[in-house]
Amino acid sequence: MVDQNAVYAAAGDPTPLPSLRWDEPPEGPVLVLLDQTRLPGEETELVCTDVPALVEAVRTLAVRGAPLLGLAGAYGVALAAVRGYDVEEAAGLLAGARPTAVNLGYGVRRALAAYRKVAGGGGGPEEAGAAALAEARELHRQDAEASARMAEHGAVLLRELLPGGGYRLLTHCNTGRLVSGGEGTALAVVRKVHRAGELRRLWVDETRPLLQGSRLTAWEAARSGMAYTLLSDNAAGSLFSAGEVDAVLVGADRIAADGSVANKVGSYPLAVLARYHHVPFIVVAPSTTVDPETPDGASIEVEQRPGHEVTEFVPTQVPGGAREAGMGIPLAPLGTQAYNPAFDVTPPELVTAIVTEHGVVSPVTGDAIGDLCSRSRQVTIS
Ligand SMILES: CSC[C@H]1O[C@H](OP(=O)(O)O)[C@H](O)[C@@H]1O
Repeated sequence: MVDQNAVYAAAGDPTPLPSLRWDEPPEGPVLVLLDQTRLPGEETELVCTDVPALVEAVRTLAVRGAPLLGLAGAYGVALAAVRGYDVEEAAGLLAGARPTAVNLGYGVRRALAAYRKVAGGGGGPEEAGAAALAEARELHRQDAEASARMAEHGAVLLRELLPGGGYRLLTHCNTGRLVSGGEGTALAVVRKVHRAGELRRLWVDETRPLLQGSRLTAWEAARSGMAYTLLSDNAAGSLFSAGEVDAVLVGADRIAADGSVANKVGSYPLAVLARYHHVPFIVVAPSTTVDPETPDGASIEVEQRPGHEVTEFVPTQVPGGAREAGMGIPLAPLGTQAYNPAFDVTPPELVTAIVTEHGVVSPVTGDAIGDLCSRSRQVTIS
């Protein structure tokens, strides 16, 4: 059996199927998603012809990751507009599909503002739809550019914090090409230092319950030819105590005005471990993830997901993941109640640095966050 990842690594890690792309077949415009619930076993594309299908894909994490959710939101508004659906209704459905990642609502607002500007100015539906699509494409370009800049800023930060290279980096969840129009956020930094020969080991948290680490980050790391090792989330502590972690790099779904960081559940315990063991805890996220309207961590709505994602294991061959209870292999007695927050919140005092496309800020100096917020590209609808 061919090890496809080894083939890609040998070819210099070409970009796999895009996480998301707009297509215009004869039967009408569609949004094509790489179905992330089917990875790593199957590279299957999901074709969305309408917004309800896209909303379902967001809810089941077939498309996921804060920056990519922003693109999905923007392209979703464009899809509704060019296909003649109710754009305002579509925008509401998309923005409400998942509550924590601020990028989703941001992407929707960007495309909706472009649509309304043309429609409100007397432009016809076709022209307004084209404006929404152009804005989605511009956001896509900006996200790819932001990813490249974050990779650069993050690599410089690591060289300042840890002179000499040979980094042993730990990451949580998935923050690579699968969440971005470019190379991602935290994993884009890892790829950058890997290509510079400075990565000694990438420790990959499996990230229960949906296993974004083992299924997605390990898949990306293998294709990139990185030296990586998978670990169960509860094994991270023993790595720190053995002195095997030089820095932690994670993404974010929402950064509040005080520097609190909402990210995949399990990030906060890593921040506590990092602080206790004097290891840098670095958050990498585009400025579209910074939300000046959210004052602090307590104000961030943390998505609570269905308990069956904890009590059952769903093989990746199940399209759309574990849509409902009973689809998986029981991991607990029938009827077991489960607590399943999708995210947790790390307070600013545990965050060493936040890397965005604009540079690096340290949340402990509030003015730096203030500066970051002021530069955050939030869009308000008039
Ligand atoms: C850099 S955005 C990736 C971010 O999104 C993930 O959440 P989910 O897989 O539920 O979309 C996780 O929080 C990652 O850090």
